[in-house]
Amino acid sequence: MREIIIATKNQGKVKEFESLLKPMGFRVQSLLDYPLSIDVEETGTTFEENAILKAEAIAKAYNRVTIADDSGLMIDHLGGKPGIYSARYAGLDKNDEANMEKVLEELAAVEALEDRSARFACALAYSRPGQMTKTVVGTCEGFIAHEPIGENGFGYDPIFIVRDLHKTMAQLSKEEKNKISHRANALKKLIDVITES
Ligand SMILES: O=c1[nH]c(=O)c2ncn([C@@H]3O[C@H](COP(=O)(O)OP(=O)(O)OP(=O)(O)O)[C@@H](O)[C@H]3O)c2[nH]1
Ligand SMILES: [Mg+2]
Repeated sequence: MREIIIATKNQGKVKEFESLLKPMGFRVQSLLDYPLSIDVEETGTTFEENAILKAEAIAKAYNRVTIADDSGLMIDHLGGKPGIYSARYAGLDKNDEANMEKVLEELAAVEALEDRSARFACALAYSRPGQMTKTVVGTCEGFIAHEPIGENGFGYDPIFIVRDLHKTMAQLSKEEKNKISHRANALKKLIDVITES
């Protein structure tokens, strides 16, 4: 069975990667299985740069095939913010509730849904020890809701209305989110890259 480390400490991401990759025959581990693992600083200026930093550091440290995910929410009215700062938007403690509240406050004066357009982006970096790292990006288009709706998912899911479904990400089942999410779209591209190599 092919083993892969997902270079993340984000439980929400881990669950999604497990349900996407296990059916394809991968044995998935994450940094949550390595509690003492190194902390890779996200010093890049793009999702891709940060994904590469995380993937290469972990591939080297564990000498294992590694995928890293750097992702976030880009809101048009805010000039693309929170972007690469999505996890730490309202502070370094990475509080999902506080992050959503900050976004809703910043958009409080913007009534019309079409003026609240946004997209999720996910960059994945695939690193094998001693080989060139490969990257892909997936996106998912939508709008920022006026209040949180739904219980599923993580992060900003309760305030992200998926454009083509007219529901928030948090109203979707795990299976539904995994068909249309930025992460699922990026992973589809990555599987093509992996199977070509
Ligand atoms: O509602 C959401 N649904 C998603 O599907 C999603 N994907 C990403 N995000 C947000 O973007 C940050 C990533 O930042 P990020 O890539 O640095 O990850 P992180 O710091 O949480 O963990 P790590 O992978 O770096 O260990 C996350 O924390 C979330 O706030 C999402 N929000
Ligand atoms: Mg991070």
